[in-house]
Amino acid sequence: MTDANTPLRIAIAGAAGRMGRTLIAACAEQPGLMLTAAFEHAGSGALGLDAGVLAGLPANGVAIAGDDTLAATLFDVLIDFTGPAATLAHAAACAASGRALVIGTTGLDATQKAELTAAAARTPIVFAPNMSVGVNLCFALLATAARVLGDDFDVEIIEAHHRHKVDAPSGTALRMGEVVAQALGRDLRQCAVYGREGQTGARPRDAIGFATVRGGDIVGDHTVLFAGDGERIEITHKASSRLTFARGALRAAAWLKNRPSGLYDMQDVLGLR
Ligand SMILES: NC(=O)C1=CN([C@@H]2O[C@H](COP(=O)(O)OP(=O)(O)OC[C@H]3O[C@@H](n4cnc5c(N)ncnc54)[C@H](OP(=O)(O)O)[C@@H]3O)[C@@H](O)[C@H]2O)C=CC1
Ligand SMILES: O=C(O)C1=N[C@H](C(=O)O)C[C@H](O)C1
Repeated sequence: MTDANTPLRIAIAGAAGRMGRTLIAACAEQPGLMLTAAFEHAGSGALGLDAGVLAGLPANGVAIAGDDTLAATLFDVLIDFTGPAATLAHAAACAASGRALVIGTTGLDATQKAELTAAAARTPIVFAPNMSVGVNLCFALLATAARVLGDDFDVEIIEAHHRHKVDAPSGTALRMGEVVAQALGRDLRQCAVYGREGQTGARPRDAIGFATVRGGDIVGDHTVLFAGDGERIEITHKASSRLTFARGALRAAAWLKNRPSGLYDMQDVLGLR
């Protein structure tokens, strides 16, 4: 890692993607951070393009490289918004060289999450389904709401995202479900209901329901509905720009400087734990 006056060297994986391009732009506005590498998969049509130009900025001299060069490239923190398989490969490479990671990728299954936990024994990793301050505040609000409202209120989680999103429910919605389930002493694996159709029967009182909407360019909306007899409470977050996620990821990268190995999330970064 670097000393206080040396810029932190940032690498971005998934650089040509929606989040990758936003991260390149956000990095350019952040003092103390310097983009030194940008990766795509080895067959990507973006290889060789200038990262700044890709993000709609002036050229910055960082050419998009194949991730097969990642292990041999100089950087301090890799910020990864790709897909589960690519993220795990990148985490293994970073763990082997003790380099820190910020991971925003969602859709990892339990086995893949366990693999990430193993990598975090060798290097510091921030892994969070949502890097925005607002969503992370919502997690804290949800825990309080669930504790106060208890089992008398039915919990339903509704999320909406753009037409390109490949995983459902969103990682954020699932984390919201985990937070509520934990506060209510339930196991989300037992009580989650993912969509409903046909003769469903009455709603089990302990169910936590998920509903997914996909369409257009919706950046990311999440609502947790607590529905009781005679009143309803809704806690809603709406992201209107990916910059909110990108700025959070860069904040996490700076926070990782000189941290010991371990698996962290944005609650740690924001001091909300
Ligand atoms: N935690 C958070 O705050 C947020 C998390 N996300 C999550 O981030 C992930 C990415 O989202 P988004 O940017 O919209 O998706 P995109 O599909 O736009 O971007 C992913 C990029 O990663 C590339 N990629 C695939 N494999 C590799 C590889 N081996 N090495 C390097 N790059 C690779 C893809 O290339 P190609 O298209 O050619 O396959 C693509 O350019 C998703 O899991 C999403 O849910 C998104 C927003 C916020
Ligand atoms: O794919 C996205 O776009 C987003 N994914 C994250 C998730 O799955 O929770 C976070 C954000 O809502 C945008």
